[in-house]
Amino acid sequence: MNSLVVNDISASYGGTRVLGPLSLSVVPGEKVAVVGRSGAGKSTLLSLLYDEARETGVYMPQDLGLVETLSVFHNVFMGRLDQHPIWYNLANLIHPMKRPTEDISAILETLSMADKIREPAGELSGGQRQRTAVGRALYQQGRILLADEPVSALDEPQAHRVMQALVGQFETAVIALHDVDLALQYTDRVIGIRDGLIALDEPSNRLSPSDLQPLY
Ligand SMILES: Nc1ncnc2c1ncn2[C@@H]1O[C@H](COP(=O)(O)OP(=O)(O)OP(=O)(O)O)[C@@H](O)[C@H]1O
Repeated sequence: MNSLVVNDISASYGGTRVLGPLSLSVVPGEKVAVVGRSGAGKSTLLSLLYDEARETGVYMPQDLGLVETLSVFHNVFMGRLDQHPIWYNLANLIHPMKRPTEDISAILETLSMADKIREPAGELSGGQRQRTAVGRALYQQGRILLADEPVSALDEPQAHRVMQALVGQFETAVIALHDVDLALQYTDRVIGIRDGLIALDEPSNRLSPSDLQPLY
């Protein structure tokens, strides 16, 4: 896999620049945390990185993108829609087959969500919804994960389990996190965003939580 590289990217809304210009390179195998205060530009950066990595990337947006009326099974199954023929997807929509049911059940088991497999996404709690979207990302199985606050609605033990699953499965990951302790524990590089620009870019093992405080 090649590095994920963006050069001089920027983003504006209504004529106001909210990100960049900035350049960034993520090499295969790196686990990168993106941190910074609310509104700093983390989500905007992640979506632009995903534009560069669509072929091998798995994107978990902050709004999760679940289909409320469909079950947890179907929402997770959607992670691989483009990997199967239409007839297979339609057949599983009507009656989930053995193989995907087993694969998805195993993923949901690691997320403590196995008992919710038939529940519609619209009837889940915030944390259950977030774990469903994590399940979809894990099922999709790309090379590079771009996840926007994947554990923000989870309690501490669940957040650790999900972070372990994500950094364990994906070769390369860029994850926006508001929890600096999780960022330092599960990634090997921290990028701090302030006012749409990179204000810090350091190996995690050289940082302590207090080094990240000026970003907030
Ligand atoms: N759709 C939009 N229309 C207008 N402005 C937007 C839009 N989306 C984001 N912005 C602005 O862009 C800036 C960066 O937003 P972004 O969502 O990237 O920040 P963030 O660091 O991810 O914040 P948070 O931690 O709250 O998710 C903010 O000032 C925000 O108000």
